[in-house]
Amino acid sequence: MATATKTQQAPILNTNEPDKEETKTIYSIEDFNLWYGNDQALYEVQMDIPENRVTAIIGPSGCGKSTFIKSLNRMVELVPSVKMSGKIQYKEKDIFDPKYKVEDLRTDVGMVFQNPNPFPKSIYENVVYGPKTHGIKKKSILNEIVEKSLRGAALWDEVKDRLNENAFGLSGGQQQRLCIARCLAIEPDVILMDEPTSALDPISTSKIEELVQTLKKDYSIAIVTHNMQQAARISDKTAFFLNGEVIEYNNTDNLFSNPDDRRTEDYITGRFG
Ligand SMILES: Nc1ncnc2c1ncn2[C@@H]1O[C@H](COP(=O)(O)OP(=O)(O)OP(=O)(O)O)[C@@H](O)[C@H]1O
Repeated sequence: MATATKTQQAPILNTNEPDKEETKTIYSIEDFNLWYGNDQALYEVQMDIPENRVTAIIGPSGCGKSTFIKSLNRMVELVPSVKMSGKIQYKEKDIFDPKYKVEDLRTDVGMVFQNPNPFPKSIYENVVYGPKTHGIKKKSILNEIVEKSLRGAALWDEVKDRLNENAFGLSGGQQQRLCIARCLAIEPDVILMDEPTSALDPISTSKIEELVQTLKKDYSIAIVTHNMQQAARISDKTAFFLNGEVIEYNNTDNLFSNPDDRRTEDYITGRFG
């Protein structure tokens, strides 16, 4: 007699070492609400983001992940109808304080987007774009920045002999690492990543995942991802968003192995989303 077998979900494994050290908080978010016109997209968000760690933001489509991450460097305000209330502190500075210039915030906090978006310029010019905007002109310094940033983004060896070629000649995965290099060139402390691998093949994805693990030694990283295995593989903390609320925020291994909230459990076991 045939025995019925239950379809089993692959277990989500977190291979990160448990966080034993005390970490500093780089972002502190309190009672943060955001509206697009009259539609509220974020509700009473309360979260501390740790320094030199990877924090994943997960949740179903439309739950406010991108809105949240774009609030952290005030990019969300490019939408004219946006209104906000509550507090976001970056290194104990109020990011909405008029004395803290948005340009300075965005120098401290770089961003990498879903689709690789290099400028239609050479690889070299892509990397030096930010530093040049900040007034750095000396060729020897720019050369150093290019090498350091491309090495930091694990791209140097692949492109060092064709720095003057157009960035559009690179593969999608290389273009995304170039965008990371462009971000590193402005020497941020934080890197925000909005689904950085969703347009990439599995090999390019795993390169970016490895890179994220390396980068956290020097940077604090917040990453939006639809891919729960990815969140489990690369993050130290995970926040689960649903309908604009943070339902659960915990160490990644706890959140995936022993969620506190039924809705988190339903989401990570694939019952919805
Ligand atoms: N520019 C905008 N104008 C008006 N409403 C917006 C705008 N951007 C997002 N929204 C709304 O805010 C809510 C949250 O959207 P957001 O893009 O932050 O979600 P998300 O979790 O990142 O979704 P996805 O996973 O599909 O990218 C949604 O209801 C969305 O329709």
